[in-house]
Amino acid sequence: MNNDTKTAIQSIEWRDDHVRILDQTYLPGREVYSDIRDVGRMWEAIKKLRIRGAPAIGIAAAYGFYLGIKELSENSFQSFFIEVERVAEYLESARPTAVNLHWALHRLKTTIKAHKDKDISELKEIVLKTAKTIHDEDKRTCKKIGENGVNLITEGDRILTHCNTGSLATGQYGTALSVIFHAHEKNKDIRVWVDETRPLLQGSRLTAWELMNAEIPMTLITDSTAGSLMRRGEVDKVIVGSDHVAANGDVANKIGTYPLAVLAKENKIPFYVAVPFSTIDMELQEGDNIPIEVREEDEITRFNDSEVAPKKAEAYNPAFDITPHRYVTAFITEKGLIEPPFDEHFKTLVK
Ligand SMILES: CSC[C@H]1O[C@H](OP(=O)(O)O)[C@H](O)[C@@H]1O
Repeated sequence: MNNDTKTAIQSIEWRDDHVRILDQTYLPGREVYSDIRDVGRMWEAIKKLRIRGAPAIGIAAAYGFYLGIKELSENSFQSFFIEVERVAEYLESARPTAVNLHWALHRLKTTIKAHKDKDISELKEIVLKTAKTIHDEDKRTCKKIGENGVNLITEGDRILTHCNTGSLATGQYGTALSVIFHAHEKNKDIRVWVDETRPLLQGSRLTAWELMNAEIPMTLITDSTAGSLMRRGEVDKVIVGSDHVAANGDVANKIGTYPLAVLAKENKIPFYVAVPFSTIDMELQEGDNIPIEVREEDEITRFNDSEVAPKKAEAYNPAFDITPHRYVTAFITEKGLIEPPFDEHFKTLVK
């Protein structure tokens, strides 16, 4: 797929000495770019979903980690590494579910330890270089996910997707949306049902924006419409992303994914999860052990500064749910399609 403007959206990029993000809280109405020069601003950007989506969060955390250590003045490795751990812990506190944030920080700390004989200024440059590598790797991975998934798509497919898994959520192309971009590129005449994805509307605000930019036919629906479309035979495939996959194939993804998976199975519709292989956490045996982020109640009770519920109404706002692996038809990864039994097949693919 060529790197044309339709998929060349950069949600995040390193600019000389700082990070520039496309602040997704302003989309689709305004394209607002912010320059982030310190780890505190990056923590806030991740927490407030100015930059969001599991892979993009990992990339943002990697750059944020460099911003957090570049001014450290420790002159011994031991005291430097104590501060490094503190910066990593701070960034990890921004959002708990996306495994990419955690493995990116783990990779950077491991890299520092592997070069402990170097002087501190060299270590800092190695961290920046590694952050850029994580970013570039993600672009290649997401392109490959699209290439590996496109043959699942048949002429005229009506594909339902949830939340936003496009270039905005990754280094570029996306995961589930990468499959859709690639299928469109191959003129497969697809149409996309876009779940609005309450409460923060990543579907209506972000996925609709990306698909319309790419001139891919789409129809926006409320989350509660998906089931009846499936029952009426108007959905051919469901493709979603994921923030964390357990070693048995259980999937953590945006809240509302589990009911889609159950409805897909009930209506005999293939349900695919498109992820970088690094999202699969072989250290965590099953989905119920994945930490689920619970966000502020006012994301449900208010929207655009207006009340959509009575004052003081109690609300419960989990950002993710768990889909048991029995509802997943296959995973689409940069290593290829992975079918059940997932635990066994994951083990054969781990490096
Ligand atoms: C390509 S991963 C996208 C993944 O992240 C989203 O969560 P959030 O918008 O809260 O960062 C959602 O779970 C998507 O599937």
